[in-house]
Amino acid sequence: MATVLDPSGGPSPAALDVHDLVVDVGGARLLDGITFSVPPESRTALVGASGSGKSMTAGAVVGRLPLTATATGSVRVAGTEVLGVPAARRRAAGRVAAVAQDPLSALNPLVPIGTQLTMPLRRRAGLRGSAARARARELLLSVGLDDPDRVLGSVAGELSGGQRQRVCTAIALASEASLLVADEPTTALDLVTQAQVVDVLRRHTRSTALLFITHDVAVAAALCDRVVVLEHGRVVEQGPTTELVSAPSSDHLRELVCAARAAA
Ligand SMILES: Nc1ncnc2c1ncn2[C@@H]1O[C@H](COP(=O)(O)OP(=O)(O)OP(=O)(O)O)[C@@H](O)[C@H]1O
Repeated sequence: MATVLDPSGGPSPAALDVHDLVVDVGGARLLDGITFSVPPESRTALVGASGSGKSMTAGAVVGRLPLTATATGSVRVAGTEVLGVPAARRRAAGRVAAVAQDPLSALNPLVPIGTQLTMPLRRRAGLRGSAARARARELLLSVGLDDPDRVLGSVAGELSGGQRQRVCTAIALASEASLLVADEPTTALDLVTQAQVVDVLRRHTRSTALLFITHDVAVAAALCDRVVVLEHGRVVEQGPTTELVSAPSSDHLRELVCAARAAA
């Protein structure tokens, strides 16, 4: 991958640099020395069995660890240390956009989508009134929602699961963060809608780096340049997707690759 230069001419910091991250909750060690990075303008898949620590890692990155958690190590977003800083208190440089697994709980059920989508446009890009609405329409069209005016006037319960997932993606993109974290965003969707959401993520990420959490190694291989594999709260292997998928060394990745081959 080409080295990305920052305006001063030096190499840009990684979009995400997690170093020796340890998270304990109630005396149990849930993450134990997690170290990996997401290079600028790239996409990394985080895979692992259920309970291996993927969402906990994502929580540390986006600033949503459980209140009872203690965390040590380092999480740097575009060079800014953010470990322990809750999402709402982060400055622009350390902000991370997130697309959750369950869009219904991520969206306010009582507030029209238009209001939820124009809020980050107002806060981050300073857009108001007709300019914010025009950008909101543009974002909804870009994530494949071709009836943006209806969607803007709807509440979450009036949309399908796939439509809600795309709305969440549009809201995440509106925040113009340098890193997008998507935690199993396609799990609850049918195969056609899954493919559409993955396509939306592919088209909208690059300048925005992506950390993509998934159980689906075929999706990881289609979307991501690198893979990080977790087992019991530790990184057991990581590297370029093509290398890892063709010669997995961890049991979990080997099983996922076999399952994907059998389904192909
Ligand atoms: N709020 C919490 N308090 C205490 N333990 C938790 C909490 N959230 C998760 N855990 C534990 O942390 C471990 C890692 O959970 P995590 O949700 O990160 O797994 P995961 O890899 O994302 O799994 P899945 O694929 O099923 O979503 C699990 O043992 C889980 O029981």
